[in-house]
Amino acid sequence: MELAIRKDFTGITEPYLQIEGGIPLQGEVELPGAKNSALPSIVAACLSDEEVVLHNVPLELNDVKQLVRLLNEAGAEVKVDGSRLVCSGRNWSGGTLNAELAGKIRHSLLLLGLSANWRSNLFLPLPGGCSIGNRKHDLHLQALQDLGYEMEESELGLHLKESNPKKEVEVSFHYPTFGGTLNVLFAAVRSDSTVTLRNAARNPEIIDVINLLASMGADIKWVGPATLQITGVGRLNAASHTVMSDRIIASTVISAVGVTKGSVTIRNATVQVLESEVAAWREAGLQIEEVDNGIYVKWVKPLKAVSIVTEAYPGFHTDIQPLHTVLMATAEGTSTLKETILDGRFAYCYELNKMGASITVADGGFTCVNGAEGQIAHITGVDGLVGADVVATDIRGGAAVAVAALGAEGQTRIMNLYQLERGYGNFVELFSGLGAQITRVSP
Ligand SMILES: CC(=O)N[C@H]1[C@@H](OP(=O)(O)OP(=O)(O)OC[C@H]2O[C@@H](n3ccc(=O)[nH]c3=O)[C@H](O)[C@@H]2O)O[C@H](CO)[C@@H](O)[C@@H]1O
Ligand SMILES: C=C(OP(=O)(O)O)C(=O)O
Repeated sequence: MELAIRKDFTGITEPYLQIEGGIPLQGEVELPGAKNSALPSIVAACLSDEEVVLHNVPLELNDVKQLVRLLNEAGAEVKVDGSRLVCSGRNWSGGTLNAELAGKIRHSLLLLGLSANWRSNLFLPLPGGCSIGNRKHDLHLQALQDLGYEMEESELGLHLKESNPKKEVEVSFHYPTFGGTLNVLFAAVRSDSTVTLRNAARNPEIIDVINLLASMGADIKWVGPATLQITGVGRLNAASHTVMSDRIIASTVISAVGVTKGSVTIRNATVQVLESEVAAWREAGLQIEEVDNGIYVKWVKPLKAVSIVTEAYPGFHTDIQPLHTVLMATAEGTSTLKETILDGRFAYCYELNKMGASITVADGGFTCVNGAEGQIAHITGVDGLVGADVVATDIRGGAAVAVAALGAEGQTRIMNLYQLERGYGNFVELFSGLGAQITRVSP
């Protein structure tokens, strides 16, 4: 369930971002915990009937708040305790989930794996998340059925029925789905089964969740480069885990340094989880170095065009492509960006064009992993961007226009902030700490 997107500021009553661009960012920032690790970690923590304590959860994020409400309404006990989140699934009841909450976040899908773990019925109204293409769930369904769970799908949602999983199972994905990998892990870790999962997603956020599950006593092994073996254990114990830091926010800062011609040290960051992306940005001309517990990034010369293709990890991350587009919007030359994962991920390009960018988006003549026609963006670098009134189309599209605004001449106003704030809890604090003139205006 997506919120309707407003198109202009007339009579606006909702908060918006106002940015005066053109200030080179300088200084040091510390990354918060990663949304895309925190959300599955919270669900993973509810696989135990003991208390699992999570540190470094970005508690201020809209998506985290929605997920916590959704879990608590279905019987889990997830409580904020200072900066920690204390979780237990001991009273999980499943049942019919709140459609409004489930429809706002993509990771409500993971409650299928959680409910399978507790052998309870679950009716999951259709999940939401960013509107960036056809976000299918057929692989989740097929995998849970392969594991022995009875599933039904209707126009309204997905129904997991109480059932007994099979003892020895092999699941194979044609594409390493992020959420699908997590659902298999969650359904299998505490069952009586041994599950071999082929073509599992290997994103750093998945590794972080596997580390959490291992600390809870789960038996999960990599038995091939992309093959997981999960041997169910009867019980998962109490544990304490620190969520990894947010590599997409690190990328957002790097992109902002590039467009503002600044220099920033990003603490709690590592290039190891951003190898494809950092390789492209170094090739474009940005100076990016590893320093003690962080990354130092500096604009040293005009950037040149570098074309990229998004791919499953360790390829160039689809969530980071909008931040590359912004860098390319003022680079010398023309670059192409081929988006192979999601078919509708270029809506933000039209917003960047309102700021003077020169981007065309065309059918690419290839099929995305979800079976839809894929698109390619052609980006011709311009001398500079100018402020405009724009919309945050989705989380990363919102980040892209905000980063563009930091480098643009004049004032930009960004509405539909709800989307940006699903993934960035402290956008204003993050960038004003680096010298940006940025305000969240509440009319
Ligand atoms: C909260 C979170 O961490 N979300 C991330 C996760 O989403 P999400 O878990 O939705 O991503 P997936 O890896 O599952 O999906 C990627 C592609 O596979 C397709 N697919 C997926 C499942 C399925 O059953 N059938 C199918 O065809 C999807 O339609 C999409 O085109 O990974 C995406 C791809 O890296 C990121 O953009 C999201 O930020
Ligand atoms: C697409 C994203 O998230 P979600 O899957 O939660 O919509 C994202 O984090 O960029």
